[in-house]
Amino acid sequence: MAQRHATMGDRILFVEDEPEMLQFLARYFSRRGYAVTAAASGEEAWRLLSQTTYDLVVCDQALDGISGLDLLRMIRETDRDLPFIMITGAGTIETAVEAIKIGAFHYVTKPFKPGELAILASRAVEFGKLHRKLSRIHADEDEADRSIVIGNNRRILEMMQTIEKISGSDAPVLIQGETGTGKSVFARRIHETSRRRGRPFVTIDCGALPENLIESELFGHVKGAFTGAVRPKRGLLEEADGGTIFLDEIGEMTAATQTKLLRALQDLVIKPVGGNQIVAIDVRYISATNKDLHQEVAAGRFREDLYYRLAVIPLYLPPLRERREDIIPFVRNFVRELNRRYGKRVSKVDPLVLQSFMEAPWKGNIRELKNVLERSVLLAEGAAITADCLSPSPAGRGVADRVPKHPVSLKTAVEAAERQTIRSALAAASGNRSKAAEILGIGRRTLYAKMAAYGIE
Ligand SMILES: Nc1ncnc2c1ncn2[C@@H]1O[C@H](COP(=O)(O)OP(=O)(O)OP(=O)(O)O)[C@@H](O)[C@H]1O
Repeated sequence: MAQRHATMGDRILFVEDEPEMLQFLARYFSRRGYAVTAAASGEEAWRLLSQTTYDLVVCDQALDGISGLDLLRMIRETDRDLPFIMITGAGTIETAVEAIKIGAFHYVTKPFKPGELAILASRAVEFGKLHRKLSRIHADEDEADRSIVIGNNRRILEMMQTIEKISGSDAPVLIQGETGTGKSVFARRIHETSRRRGRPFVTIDCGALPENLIESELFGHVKGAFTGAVRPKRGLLEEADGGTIFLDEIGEMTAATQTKLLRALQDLVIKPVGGNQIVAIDVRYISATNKDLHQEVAAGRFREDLYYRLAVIPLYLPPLRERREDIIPFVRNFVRELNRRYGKRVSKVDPLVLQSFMEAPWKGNIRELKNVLERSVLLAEGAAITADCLSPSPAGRGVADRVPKHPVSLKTAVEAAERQTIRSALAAASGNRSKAAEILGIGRRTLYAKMAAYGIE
């Protein structure tokens, strides 16, 4: 079998208490392009492991003090992916089996040929890299899953049900909603819950590019298609082949590009700018806009046929001021995320600040709330976000101005928040009190009692 060469500089940590053996291994593997570090004991190896990242550990089992098996166990407590090869003495097969059980990549038994260890080492390094990559992908997915807030708003919950229902289909989705309401977040969620998950998710911001560029970005171009097209370029629709294209700000697309896009949707092929050849594409379309696209159609600014093609599943993300019951879940989630990011320990929000959050208009929606919180968490001196943390931010100033100047009691603040939440729930349930009670997670009678107490009709 041909021996694969190490990528220059892959790092191996050798742990061996026989100096001659250690020297020999270090020289042999250095010559093969590895960056080698030698440790004469388990203790030294453990110290080195806390300082540097390695691609492989090759360790003798029979060490005084921390043994090879001990070291492997210690590594596995924090790192599941670092490949580990155990060197065992003759007649110690139980140790080798134990090492594999704990998570060693492989073992070699003394005396061994260095070439044999080199092949194993090369495979172990490749294996470790692949594992690290997979762990990173899973970590990213977990992170993405954790950070999306669904909340209690009826319209959002219904939307989640729709997303679930269409997870097996390729139906085009149009997401409408004001800026900052989470259209991109939900576009990705739709892709991640679809059968195209794991395939490309490609975004194009149709509002950010001039007309001549957007066509070549979307459909690609051939060499010489226009001045400056010195090389052929694959379009984003082709990049998204097998996956999803997310057409953000679709309402900004010009008439000429709309026509081309309609053809791509109908015929499932595209023609790069300046070319004659057509290219078949298999793409799922998700579009988003903060305009009322139906109105754009009525005004003659958006093609009706394209609108119907794109809006097979229309979704609407309500503005934050119409889903105030979700403000607290958002605050909780963002503060947790920001604590992690900035190493802070914010655990409370002053009731007055929370009250102002519950009443603010949030024109920039969730993005604005997130920005206000980012500054507040950064400026918070203790464990609480207070009005002082809001003032320096332009976005926060609007909110800060709403914080009552005179301290009010906790009871007053809680009541104000409760009143506002009940109002929002009733609005979300179109006045239906049973539904509103359900959204709020309280009984109908409790809702009636609270409405009477707060003078809500
Ligand atoms: N449900 C949610 N859970 C967690 N974070 C969210 C949620 N919705 C939106 N956000 C956050 O709010 C910010 C704005 O969201 P996003 O970019 O998806 O909005 P948008 O509607 O696409 O805005 P625009 O129209 O300006 O492009 C982002 O930082 C996003 O992470």
